[in-house]
Amino acid sequence: MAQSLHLRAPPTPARSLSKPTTPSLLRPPSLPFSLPRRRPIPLLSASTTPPSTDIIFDNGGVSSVAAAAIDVDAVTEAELKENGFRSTRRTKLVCTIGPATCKPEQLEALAVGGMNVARLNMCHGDRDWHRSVIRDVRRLNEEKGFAVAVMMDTEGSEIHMGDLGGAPSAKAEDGEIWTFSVRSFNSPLPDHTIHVNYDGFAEDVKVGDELLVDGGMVRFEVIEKIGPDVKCRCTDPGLLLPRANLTFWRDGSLVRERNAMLPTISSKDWLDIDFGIAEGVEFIAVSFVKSAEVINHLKSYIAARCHDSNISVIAKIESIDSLKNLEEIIRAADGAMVARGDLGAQIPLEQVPSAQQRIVKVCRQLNKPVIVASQLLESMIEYPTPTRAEVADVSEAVRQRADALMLSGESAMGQYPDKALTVLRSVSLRIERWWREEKRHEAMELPDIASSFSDKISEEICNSAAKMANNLGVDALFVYTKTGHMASILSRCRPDCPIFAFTTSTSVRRRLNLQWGLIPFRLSFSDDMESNLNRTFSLLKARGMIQSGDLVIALSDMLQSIQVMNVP
Ligand SMILES: Nc1ncnc2c1ncn2[C@@H]1O[C@H](COP(=O)(O)OP(=O)(O)O)[C@@H](O)[C@H]1O
Ligand SMILES: C=C(OP(=O)(O)O)C(=O)O
Ligand SMILES: [K+]
Ligand SMILES: [Mg+2]
Repeated sequence: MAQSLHLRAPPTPARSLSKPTTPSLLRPPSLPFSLPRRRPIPLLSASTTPPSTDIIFDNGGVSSVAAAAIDVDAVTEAELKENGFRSTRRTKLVCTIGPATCKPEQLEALAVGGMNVARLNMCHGDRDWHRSVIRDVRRLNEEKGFAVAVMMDTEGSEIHMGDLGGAPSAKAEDGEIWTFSVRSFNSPLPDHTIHVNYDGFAEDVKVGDELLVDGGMVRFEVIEKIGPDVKCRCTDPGLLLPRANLTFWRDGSLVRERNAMLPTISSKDWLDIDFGIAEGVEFIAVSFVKSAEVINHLKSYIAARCHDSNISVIAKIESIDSLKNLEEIIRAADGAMVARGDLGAQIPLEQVPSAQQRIVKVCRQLNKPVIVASQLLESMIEYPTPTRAEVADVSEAVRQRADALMLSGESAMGQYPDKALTVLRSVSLRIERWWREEKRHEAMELPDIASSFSDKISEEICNSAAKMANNLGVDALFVYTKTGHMASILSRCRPDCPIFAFTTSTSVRRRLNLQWGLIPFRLSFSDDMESNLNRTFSLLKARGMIQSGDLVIALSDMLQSIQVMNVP
């Protein structure tokens, strides 16, 4: 070791530090403009050894196994050899799995292409389908050494249409009269009839209300109520897709009194959550969160059922209430999603960008991973290249240094899932590099978040380490972390160099895969940092991932230590 500096934090006294601690949004009579959320797309049907127990890594979809018998992950190795540490992608990628990507070979193509998290939207597909996707992802991880995490996204109890009696879509023409009904029908549905999932629908709407499908994709006016049936005239024609979201508006405002009474987690969602717990998913994303209460409830439910409580709860910010209670929701949750699809149906579209910026910032300050979701590359559902505007949108999310970007329809049912993922990957890499080269990072003020003196020490170590890493231009930060906490506070600092996070548990490793800049490895390690480092260096050197002379800062959360050294 050419150089070594070792600071050891003092033993930690049991002392507590106090933690530090918005406005409602109105909307105009009708959206000033509306963009379709959905498009008429026909549904589509993309040499390893078992991982050693020694060290397993993942570099965002580029992963493999390293040990005595090292099986080289060609993609990461090539990336590191070609461009050095700094070329690794920091922004994580989430792909919604659907008919276009559910086969094992298609899942593998996504993992190779950079998918860090596979998302299952419980609005679609049945139990057997979800189970088989989860198991295929697990098998892929085991066989190929990936660390792809699984995120289950609840359906929620917002109002939506039924499934169109099996038809892939239906066209609503200008002036046509359609019946929205809470009655159940046999398929095929009667002509011009839509089933609505919410029993109180006919009671709640009033003649004259405006009914928006998917935030304005198609619009109707309520003209008559007959028992359970609501007759509506189409005022903005368009394509109706199965299970599309419905909102209704009165005198220019979203009618949400009744919605507010529906439980955020429906009885169907609880069954899905039980299923997710049984399958050991890493993340549960909760749709239409209104307050911190539901997040706290779900977290205690999970804690009572999984002993090591390894499921992270992600709050989806997609309603007016979630914006109102943003800080408390994010404090309660383990992460958040800027769910711009529904958010854009609840607030005027031109307010979505500032809401996104605010959510990303609050998450960063509170050290919670944040995903920017929906329509990032919407046109790629149909076309092999994105629009310039979409590339600019992706760039903006990367520039805001969100932890992750998400594909929805692009990967679930689009024609070019792999190409869409490639666009996210290459735009992320380019914008991250631009940001580093230009040093565009405004120094974001990061408030103290530690809840104990021991946490406070870890936080100070991470803040200093990140600063030192930037000032010294080190090649990588190494963090040895059992719970992942120290890796996550290091990620919050968004340092210039990548963070190699070593953890003993497979599930922590997979959860860390959602966080900005972390390259999570599983490694069995001890309290002896000298031997941990020597072992890590020789394993990584054998893989060609690091070289003698590389400058590294190593942190450990057991020892609360920080060391600066050259790889011997
Ligand atoms: N498991 C699935 N089975 C079939 N189609 C799916 C599935 N998941 C997603 N999709 C399709 O991809 C589209 C986009 O996904 P997503 O944005 O998650 O859903 P939604 O549009 O319902 O909010 C869905 O509208 C649906 O057509
Ligand atoms: C991600 C979102 O949620 P879902 O796809 O479940 O509607 C969204 O609304 O943007
Ligand atoms: K959902
Ligand atoms: Mg949504």
